Amino acid sequence: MVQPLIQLQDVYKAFGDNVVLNGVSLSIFKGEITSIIGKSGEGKSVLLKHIIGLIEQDRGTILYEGKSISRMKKGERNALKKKFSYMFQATALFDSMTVFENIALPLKEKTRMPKKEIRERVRNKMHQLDLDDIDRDYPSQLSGGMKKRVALARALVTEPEIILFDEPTTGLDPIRKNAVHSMISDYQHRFGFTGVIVSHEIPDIFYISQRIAMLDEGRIIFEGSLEEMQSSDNPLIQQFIQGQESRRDGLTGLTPQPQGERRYQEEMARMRNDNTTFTIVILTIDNLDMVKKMGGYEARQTAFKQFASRVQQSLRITDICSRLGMNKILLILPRTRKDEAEELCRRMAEKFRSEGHMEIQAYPGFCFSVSAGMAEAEMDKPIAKLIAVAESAKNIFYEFKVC
Ligand SMILES: Nc1ncnc2c1ncn2[C@@H]1O[C@H](COP(=O)(O)OP(=O)(O)OP(=O)(O)O)[C@@H](O)[C@H]1O
Repeated sequence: MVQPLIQLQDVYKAFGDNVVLNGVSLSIFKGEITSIIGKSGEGKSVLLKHIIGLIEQDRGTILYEGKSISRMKKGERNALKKKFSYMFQATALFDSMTVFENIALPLKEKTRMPKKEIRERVRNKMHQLDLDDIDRDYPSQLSGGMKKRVALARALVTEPEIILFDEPTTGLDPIRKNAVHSMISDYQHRFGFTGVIVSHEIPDIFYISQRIAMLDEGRIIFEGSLEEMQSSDNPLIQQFIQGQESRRDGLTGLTPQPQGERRYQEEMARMRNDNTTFTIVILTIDNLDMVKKMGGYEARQTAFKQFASRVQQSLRITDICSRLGMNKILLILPRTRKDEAEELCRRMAEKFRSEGHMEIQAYPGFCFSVSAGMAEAEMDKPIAKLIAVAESAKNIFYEFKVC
């Protein structure tokens, strides 16, 4: 069994009569993003503040690599603190400092890095987060999305091992929200930090999390992967999932991934009972990273949204169109054989081509390309396995040169 990087054991915290954490036990694993979800006011921020040591528990233990943090010597605790970074709910940028100074602050406070190196590090982070040319601006001059990105740059600038995010996308529109999620996810893949995110952005947050923990009435009532959450028989979890059924994916307006997977189970049941077949199609935008390189993170989200909306408009009313991860769409086509699905995709691609370009004309010569993989259902084959079959048979579906 892998040892958790951080482990909360029976943590209890009350403010006067208000018991907020009532025996929280939670494991956070190295290199993963864990999302903490739960109703408003349940104590998610308080829990996060315990992890970083901003609030001390009344009872219980918090372990780092198996060692109790409260038993650590001062020097050891200080060294540990340097491994953490925290992105606050309300960005907490200093209005009297420029963007550059805000981002440079943790380096000045936590390290002895020479000025020249600080300058290079800050410029580099700003570039990676689409923040070039605003180093001399003040936070009050920035849009909400930019402020979040500056806060993200500040959280990342020390290249911390563990980053805690408290509602990193509150108040943003879906495109900017997804741009921030996508930045967090990209960074996590590149640098492998351990992330803990408190968020209301369900289901969007699921796309970037490896683990989900649900806080309810002062305790963690579930922790595990998204798949485990969906198959949990805990009535509170089921209630929560059903409560999310009617929600659309924030970015694309499509059925969110968890519901898409539920619909797959329903089609499988129909196959068993009525002896019908169905086919799944995975549409992957192959060059979203290129869109990002040319137009930034928000352009990438816009391109995905536009493509998803085109796909949805071209489908039959019974077809299921759901978002799958950061750059994929899953179609479930009931009562459809694989050859019929191929024909449907061919017609869809033709229609897109005849309709003209995606609205990303700002980048001449850009080629927008999507590939499609499909697989016909087999009795009782789990969705992950059928997706793998579909992906292994991927072909160019649609290529469009923006001139
Ligand atoms: N420093 C504090 N002193 C007293 N009470 C506090 C303190 N911090 C938080 N609380 C209380 O703890 C409870 C949980 O607050 P918290 O902000 O952690 O909830 P949350 O789940 O993050 O909510 P939201 O999702 O709305 O941000 C609230 O009742 C809040 O008033």
